[in-house]
Amino acid sequence: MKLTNIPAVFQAAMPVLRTIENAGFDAYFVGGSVRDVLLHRHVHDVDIATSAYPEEIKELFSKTIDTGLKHGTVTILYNGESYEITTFRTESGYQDFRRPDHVSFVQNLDEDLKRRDFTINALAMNIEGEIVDLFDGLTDLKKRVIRAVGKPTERFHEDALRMIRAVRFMSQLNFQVEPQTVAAIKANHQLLSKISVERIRDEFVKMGLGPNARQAFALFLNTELADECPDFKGKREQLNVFPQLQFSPTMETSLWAVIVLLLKLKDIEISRFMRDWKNSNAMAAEVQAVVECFDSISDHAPSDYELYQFGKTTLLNTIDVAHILGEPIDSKALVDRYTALPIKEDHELAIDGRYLIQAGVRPGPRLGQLLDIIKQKVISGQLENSEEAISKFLQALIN
Ligand SMILES: Nc1ccn([C@@H]2O[C@H](COP(=O)(O)OP(=O)(O)OP(=O)(O)O)[C@@H](O)[C@H]2O)c(=O)n1
Ligand SMILES: [Mg+2]
Repeated sequence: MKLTNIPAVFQAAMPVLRTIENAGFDAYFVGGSVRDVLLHRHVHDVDIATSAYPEEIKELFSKTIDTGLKHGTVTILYNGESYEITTFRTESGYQDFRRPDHVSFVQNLDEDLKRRDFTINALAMNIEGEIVDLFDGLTDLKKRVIRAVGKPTERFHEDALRMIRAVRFMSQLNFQVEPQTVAAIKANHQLLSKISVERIRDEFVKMGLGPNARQAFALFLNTELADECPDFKGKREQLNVFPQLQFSPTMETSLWAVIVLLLKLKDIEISRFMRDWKNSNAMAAEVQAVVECFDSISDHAPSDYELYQFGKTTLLNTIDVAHILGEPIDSKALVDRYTALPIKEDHELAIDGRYLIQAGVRPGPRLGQLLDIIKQKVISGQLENSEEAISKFLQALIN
């Protein structure tokens, strides 16, 4: 098969391929970019595989970065774009179920494609736009199927992360996982425990945010991959709700907040869970805020001061989470009320701590309390946000 309409991202990289070929080596576009162009999806990065060794590539281009020399990868900068160029390689000969420390370089593309994870990811394209398809990846693309290259168990033993990549692609691409590949995941799910949480998390988030997330999540549970993930073991009943949600999350904060709410985690358990998944402190704090906001909104109509304390981002994220969970809340009323608040941030208050000191309040805890009282009165509409009104109120309060 030959691609006739070669998209601009590939056109831009053609001179790179030509330079390598003119030096007497083979070079192909490989991996996700070839898959995505055939699916008419946005192509984000164009990877190149070659028979040249990294040192040979470095001689051909003036700007190069040693991004993964021992894995055979050099990044080159060309015309303002960066390209990862990797020497044909195979990953056999190691048994720790993770990416190998050392790889063996091979002389031809076929050997390189054989060690790739799925048939749809084992396609290559040459400079003419001709597709190299050794494992019927084109048929699988058409049938919308994720199928391991060769024997699935061998592929998963090479890199156990591939098992969760299968459900991730199922979600992102809206594909089905082929039965033998599913069976091999079920049989080997325990190998996932060998993989670092960071790598699992990245795939899990991509799965959770894909358009087919709910169906993929069901397979993630059924294959027992979930049992190898932090804090998910024994939580089947709670997690089973995910595939039945009204909508799939589209924001990472919402994904984690939904999971935390399904698991019914509270306070310290939330921070522990977020830490177990190696999430950033910022993400953990956001999720904690959304869960608190959700609990309060589903319990009672929040006061103006509560709305102020949640803040706009948390409020909007919480509305998103409520929508996903099918929790009936009047989001329009909440947003309207938030929009109508007299102030949205502390600095919008007509007075500050310094003003209070000048008015005779001594620095200390009392000053903070007074500021809070004033802020609450202003936010609830009982006190006008002006220096004059606040000054009058203050005099009455102090005297
Ligand atoms: N565990 C892995 C990871 C990657 N690959 C191969 O390396 C390519 C590039 O990997 P990566 O960028 O992680 O995935 P993509 O398929 O490009 O998907 P994405 O669009 O998310 O980058 C894959 O297509 C696949 O051929 C693999 O065989 N096994
Ligand atoms: Mg990629």
